[in-house]
Amino acid sequence: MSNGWVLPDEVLRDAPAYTPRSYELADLELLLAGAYAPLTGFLHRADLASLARRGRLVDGTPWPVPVTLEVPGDLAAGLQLDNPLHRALVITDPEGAPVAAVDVTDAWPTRDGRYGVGGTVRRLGDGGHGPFQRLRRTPEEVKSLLPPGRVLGVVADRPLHRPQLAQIAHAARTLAAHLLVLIPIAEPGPDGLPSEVLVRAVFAARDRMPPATLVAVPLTRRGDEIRDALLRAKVAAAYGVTHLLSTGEMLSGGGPRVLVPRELAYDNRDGQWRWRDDIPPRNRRLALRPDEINDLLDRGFPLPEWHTPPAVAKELTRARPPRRHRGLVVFFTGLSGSGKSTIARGVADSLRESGDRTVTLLDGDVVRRELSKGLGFGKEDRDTNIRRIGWVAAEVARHRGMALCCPIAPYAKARATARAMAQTAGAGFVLVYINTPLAVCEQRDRKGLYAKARAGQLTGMTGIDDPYEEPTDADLVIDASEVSIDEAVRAVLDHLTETGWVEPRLQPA
Ligand SMILES: Nc1ncnc2c1ncn2[C@@H]1O[C@H](COP(=O)(O)OS(=O)(=O)O)[C@@H](OP(=O)(O)O)[C@H]1O
Ligand SMILES: Nc1ncnc2c1ncn2[C@@H]1O[C@H](COP(=O)(O)OP(=O)(O)O)[C@@H](O)[C@H]1O
Repeated sequence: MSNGWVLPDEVLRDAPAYTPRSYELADLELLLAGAYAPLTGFLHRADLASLARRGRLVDGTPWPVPVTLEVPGDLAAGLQLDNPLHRALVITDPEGAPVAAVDVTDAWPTRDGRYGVGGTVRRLGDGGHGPFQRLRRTPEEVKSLLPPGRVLGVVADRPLHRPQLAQIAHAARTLAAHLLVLIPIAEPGPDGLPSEVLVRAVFAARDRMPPATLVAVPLTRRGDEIRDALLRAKVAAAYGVTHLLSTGEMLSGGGPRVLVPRELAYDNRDGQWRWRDDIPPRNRRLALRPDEINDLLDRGFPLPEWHTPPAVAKELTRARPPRRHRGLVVFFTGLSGSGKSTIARGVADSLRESGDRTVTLLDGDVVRRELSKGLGFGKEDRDTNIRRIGWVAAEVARHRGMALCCPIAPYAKARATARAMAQTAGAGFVLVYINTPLAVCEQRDRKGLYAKARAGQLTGMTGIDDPYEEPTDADLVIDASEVSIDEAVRAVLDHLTETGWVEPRLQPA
């Protein structure tokens, strides 16, 4: 692929515009920056087939992952692939501002009426926005800043605590290398840490690092550890890394040499971090695992100084305050008439009495009137409804409020999206499945909908002729045919108290 194409402004003005999904935009940014070199655009079918078969592009270049762009079918249908003046696609960011153009030279149907498109990309506009712009340097810029000689790369997808900092210092010293820290910022980290917090936490450890250059890179994970590691190695190499410090798989193949560090432990005799087997067990403290660190933060305990530099601890504590001070989404799901609204109302009343947190009740009927007016009960509309509820709830929780939602939410994927939105907002998410049997809901039939559905006067009724995917990830399950309303409300409050989201004293006697 060559990157030298030029299109007159009129062509771009008339070209269709499209805002891709966030991971596609992240790939686009890496392509435009030259961090995916030698790739200069989204891959064609032939390259994708070759990649699936032998891990190489058609021209033999090893490449670990598909780099693809999907667009709606009608948009693809409007492109004339054999006419350079009628095959440009303008890529816009989520606010609608153009960021790039794709010279689409291949298009093929994928699924759900969508099309894959391949072709060279070119930057448009001023190169984007978002936090930490200054840190989003291109490989060329970074390489011009690096001193000659070896470059030790570290992909910091988690904050750096003392054990990691000791490993880095040891490797940099041994190799006599300059340090380049790549901070992935396209998505929350593996433990859900928002990327801006990650950047701040990594910077907070800077004075504990050897001389270093720090770069923010819109790297995403594809979910395949080895391929992800290979892609990171490729991107790191594009930034000038000669040796990559890995915490994952040992990798071979082109690119930088990968170093797998030894596990260090804290030696309480002299306060040093050294190879764990060199320390007698009684003097040894192992590094905390990410879940242990999160647990300390959730319960409001300080991160111990032997493990975490205070400046890093400060950032993490600020980003992850104790659960009782954090926003929370309590998401009830279950069949119509199962008791979601009744129980949620009881929980909301009790929390309001305590007055410690603001409470927003996103009740089904109110939501369908105010937020989702006009939506029906087909899968797409239900998913849209849940997405809207999840979005509003996440915003409430972002500002440390509590949102209680009680839609049917019959589809697991939509519920997972709501969970992800809350977590991305730095809030908690508790899924409460009210699994009252259908027979009981039907017997209650407060709105007469079940009777209508049985009589064939209403189609698409959840539980009758429309699906309800039972949650496998519920944090709490309540069968409201087995317990009273008060007991159900109490069960939710007890769960919130036990898991630290609500202070014990906040419950009514
Ligand atoms: N076809 C069909 N299926 C299920 N429910 C129906 C349907 N048509 C209308 N209703 C009434 O709408 C309420 C459910 O709306 P939700 O917004 O909770 O549904 S969803 O989450 O978007 O699936 C639900 O109210 P609740 O009983 O409060 O759950 C129903 O009374
Ligand atoms: N243990 C219980 N928990 C919740 N609701 C109950 C219970 N027992 C009886 N009910 C009644 O069942 C109905 C549940 O309706 P609602 O809360 O609107 O359900 P949903 O929001 O799931 O559609 C209400 O009329 C409520 O009074």
